[in-house]
Amino acid sequence: MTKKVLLLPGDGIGIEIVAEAVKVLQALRNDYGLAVETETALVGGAAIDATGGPLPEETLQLAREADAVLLGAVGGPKWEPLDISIRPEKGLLGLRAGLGLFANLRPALLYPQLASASTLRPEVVAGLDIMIVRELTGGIYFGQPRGIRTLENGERQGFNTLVYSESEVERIGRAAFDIAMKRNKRVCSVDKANVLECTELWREVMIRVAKDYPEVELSHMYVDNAAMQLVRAPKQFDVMVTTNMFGDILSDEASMLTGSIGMLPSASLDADGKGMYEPIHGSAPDIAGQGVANPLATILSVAMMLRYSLGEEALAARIERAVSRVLDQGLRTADIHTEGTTRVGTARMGDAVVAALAD
Ligand SMILES: NC(=O)c1ccc[n+]([C@@H]2O[C@H](COP(=O)([O-])OP(=O)(O)OC[C@H]3O[C@@H](n4cnc5c(N)ncnc54)[C@H](O)[C@@H]3O)[C@@H](O)[C@H]2O)c1
Ligand SMILES: CC(C)[C@H](C(=O)O)[C@@H](O)C(=O)O
Ligand SMILES: [Mg+2]
Repeated sequence: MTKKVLLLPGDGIGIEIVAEAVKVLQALRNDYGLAVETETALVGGAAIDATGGPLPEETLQLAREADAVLLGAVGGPKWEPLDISIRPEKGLLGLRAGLGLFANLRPALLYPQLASASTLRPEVVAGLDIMIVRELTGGIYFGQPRGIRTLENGERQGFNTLVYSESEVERIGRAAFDIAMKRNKRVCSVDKANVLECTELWREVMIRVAKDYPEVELSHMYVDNAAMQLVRAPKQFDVMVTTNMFGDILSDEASMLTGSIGMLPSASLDADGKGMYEPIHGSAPDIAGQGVANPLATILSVAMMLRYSLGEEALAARIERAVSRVLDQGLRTADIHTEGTTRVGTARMGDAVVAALAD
């Protein structure tokens, strides 16, 4: 049966990189028998400009009906003056919450060809393969109360609430342990249990969940140490599971171990494996419109979509092989360019991946 994929290019480089991912999807449809049809809708700043809000009801409805969603990125300076409650980023958060996408998988995998593109020494990152499992629909991103209030003395005070219920921790814990069972059977839960009660409970629940996975080794690390260890000796990690905000920060950090934030894809999944797929980076206003953005994180997100939501493991692997192949050919966008390699723009990189699908 033909599967439906909703495309949400969004803003800035989102438009340029999704265009390259679509080329790959089309090639898989035309030449490799992928039964898929796509539809495009508005989210983020593009939706604000067209409809007045970052997540039109129609977009959410189309996302619910689709088998999978591919998102580019949202946001940009144009919409920063708006109230935070109606900014482009709210569209993305609304999709995650509205679709129940609580498990965000962010694989930090180093393609060996890029060992010298990382800012860390090649021997520190060679062979790196970490899966960051980020809780995505709870924590301080969604906790109530939140806002900016005026105190009696006239001073304004900003406040947000970090909150996790046991069931929220348990389900992301299970997601992480299930993934670890298919990998090297090690889970490191990252928290701040020495200071925050909320993550003291997080740790307690992780220990409880671990009892159902006797083969998996659970360790705990405070987030400040984890940030340091990721740079000191990143290969010590297999699966890292953490809160919404810590996962946001640590995944951007981990992306640089792989050469560039332009290399890191993600899958955001609900309880049934339905998902939204997106690069972890943003709309990159500093390079938007120049045709220089790296489309590989988005193309690799398509691979994750084929694997996790469309049941097409062989085609997912075909995309990943094609990415490796173009790196073998020495093609590099500016963010991963090093001496002796060929610098190419967004479209040429996308075309090269399409051509390499045949290999
Ligand atoms: N998922 C999302 O939609 C998402 C994620 C992060 C940030 N944002 C939004 O994006 C806007 C810009 O945020 P930011 O600048 O903090 O983060 P960013 O990820 O957009 O950019 C950070 C830096 O990385 C570079 N970069 C990012 N993606 C790249 C790519 N594919 N190829 C080459 N270089 C790349 C950018 O040029 C920039 O120098 C903000 O509005 C923010 O809220 C959206
Ligand atoms: C744009 C923003 C809401 C988003 C987040 O913080 O989750 C982004 O940084 C990400 O990593 O997907
Ligand atoms: Mg982020």
